[in-house]
Amino acid sequence: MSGSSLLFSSTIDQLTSTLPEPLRKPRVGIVCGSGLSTLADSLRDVVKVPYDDLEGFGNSTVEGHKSALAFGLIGPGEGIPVVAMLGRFHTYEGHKLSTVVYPIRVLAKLGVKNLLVTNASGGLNPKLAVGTIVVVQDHLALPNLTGYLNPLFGPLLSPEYPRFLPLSDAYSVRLRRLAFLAANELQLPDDALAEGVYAWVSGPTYETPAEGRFLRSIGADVVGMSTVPEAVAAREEGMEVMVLSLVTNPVIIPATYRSIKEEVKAELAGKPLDQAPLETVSHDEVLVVGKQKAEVMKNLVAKIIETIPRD
Ligand SMILES: O=P(O)(O)O[C@@H]1C[C@H](O)[C@@H](CO)O1
Ligand code: HPA
Repeated sequence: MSGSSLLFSSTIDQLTSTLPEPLRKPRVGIVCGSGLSTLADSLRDVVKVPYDDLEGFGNSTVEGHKSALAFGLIGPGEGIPVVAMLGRFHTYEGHKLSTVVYPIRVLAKLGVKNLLVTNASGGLNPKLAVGTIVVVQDHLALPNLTGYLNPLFGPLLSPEYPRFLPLSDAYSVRLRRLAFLAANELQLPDDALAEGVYAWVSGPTYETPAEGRFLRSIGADVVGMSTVPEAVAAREEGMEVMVLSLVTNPVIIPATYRSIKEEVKAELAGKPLDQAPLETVSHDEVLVVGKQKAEVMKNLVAKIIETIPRD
């Protein structure tokens, strides 16, 4: 057995020996994005396992991310067994990509077939108001394309995996349909849910105006610092993936730059120009919007899970 297979089986053994019977085989996995750990509040009979107790897991160091797996049941009757990652790992924290996607591979080995990933993102498309939930239809992964940060670099973890994973169907049409049907059932307003392309950047810096303009010009609607590695690993593991991206702030892309040259000239001519400073984004702002939308996100995720057909 290879080192990684040994690690996986040790983590799986740890989990299966801790969990009561109905929770051992979760059917759906949820990844909670920044400020969205309350998504797991709709779970009952919850068993939480701190990442600290699990071999191979890192710890999330980002505010708004906890560090535990929450196993529980969702929905009426006997309920659907699910597992939520309360906190994820980002490469900008210093985690290796293999660590970032390790929990996803563990979820797959526990039997998870459907993965619902959530994140906080910056809006690039001006039509997307803060608070909109974007059902991701595709991604742009600059770190993958440029060669440094593809989670599938290296020897195949299993001979059954394809060496060249196609990603034209990365985001499940079936699950995306369920998201819009669930929104309809919950009577969410039409503009609560939109569709779009997520650009993955490594972070931790937020985008400069030029970077925001570039990402918009190449077709991205929202930008964030997570999700894509998880989605790619989940696809390699054969899971169906859906991503709900909560727009927490606009990415500021001014039509023109403030000209300091013109300002100085005007000042010297005795006619100072009144220029508003550029707005900036902060993680606090991201967390505030996550909190404001936590209830809607939670209800939406629960409704989607309840409507996923049993295989
Ligand atoms: O984990 P997610 O993608 O939800 O978190 C976003 C991206 C950065 O980690 C952070 C920036 O505010 O929020
Ligand atoms: N840029 C990148 N990632 C983000 C942003 C952003 O503006 N907001 C939340 N996550």
